[in-house]
Amino acid sequence: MDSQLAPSNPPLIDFSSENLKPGTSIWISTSKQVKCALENHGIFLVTHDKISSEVKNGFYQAVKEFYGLPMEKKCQFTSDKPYSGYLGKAADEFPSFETTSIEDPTSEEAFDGFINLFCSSGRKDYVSEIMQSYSKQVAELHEVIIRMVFESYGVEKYYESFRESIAYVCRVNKYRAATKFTEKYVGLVAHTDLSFMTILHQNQVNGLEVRSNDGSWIPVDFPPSSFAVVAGDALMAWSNGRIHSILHRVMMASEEPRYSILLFAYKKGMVEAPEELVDEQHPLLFKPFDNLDLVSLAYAERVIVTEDKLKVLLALKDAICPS
Ligand SMILES: O=C(O)CCC(=O)C(=O)O
Ligand SMILES: [Fe+2]
Repeated sequence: MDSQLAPSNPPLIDFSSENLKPGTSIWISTSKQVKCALENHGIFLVTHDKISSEVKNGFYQAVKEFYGLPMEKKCQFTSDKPYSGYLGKAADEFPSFETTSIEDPTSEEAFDGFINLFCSSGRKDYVSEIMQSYSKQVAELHEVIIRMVFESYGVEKYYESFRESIAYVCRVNKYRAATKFTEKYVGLVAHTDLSFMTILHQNQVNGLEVRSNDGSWIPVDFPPSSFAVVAGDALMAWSNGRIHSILHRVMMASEEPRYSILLFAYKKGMVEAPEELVDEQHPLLFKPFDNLDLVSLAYAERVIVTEDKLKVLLALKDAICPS
């Protein structure tokens, strides 16, 4: 049974048991909850207390220090990928929303360029270890959940090669505090993620909202030590529409700034539904596409669409480079 926080809050699934190992009864029952939550809600919350407070707090401390830098310094954190580096609004000295993406965050030197901008040399190794450790542990959580999804659809034989082709991207977001003048403002406009799956953690400040099937917006209430697992467009395509990517946005009402840390799992190369998930009742919904190419296209073309982003992008891709 899913344990619910409030009638409309996303289901909360417990991942903290030491006995959660493939093949055990707890693994099988948790997998059922995962599949059910993804198919019915496109999002669920996870209690997962294995990542220490030192690691989580250390990560947030680093993010706060980075965002406290002057704009011209933050803008020095760049990448050759359009979706990576500091993506704050350079034109605006005090943007409401700032975001920074770091590629391949589980690798040794992933955070060096980010950390070098604000950290004294004596602390660098420690901060780098904290950020990498967080990313590795959340990547492991991704892999457990993705394995459960593959097993639940009876296509576990494809899991290992899929796992090897995951590209992780870490994103850290800052939302300026609401003031008594702005009260509640849109921190991040409604969108779906192009990832296969996204795992999100926030500081204690709420703000994430998801759109329910009846069109209303539901604020997500995060219990302490919880993460949100969000179904992305690539999972929608892979599952041949059995799972829908969830529309979400951030509304800021807090007088404290909000920080969030996200780990996006993309698929390197082509995303396509396994043949086992395509039949007469379930005709193929999406042509195979390159997940990261589509992310680049979305940024390069500044595609800001709310509904059916995946379809819009695939149509745009066909229009730009007919195959
Ligand atoms: O900060 C959040 O809670 C959500 C951020 C988000 O949806 C995104 O960066 O794609
Ligand atoms: Fe998102």
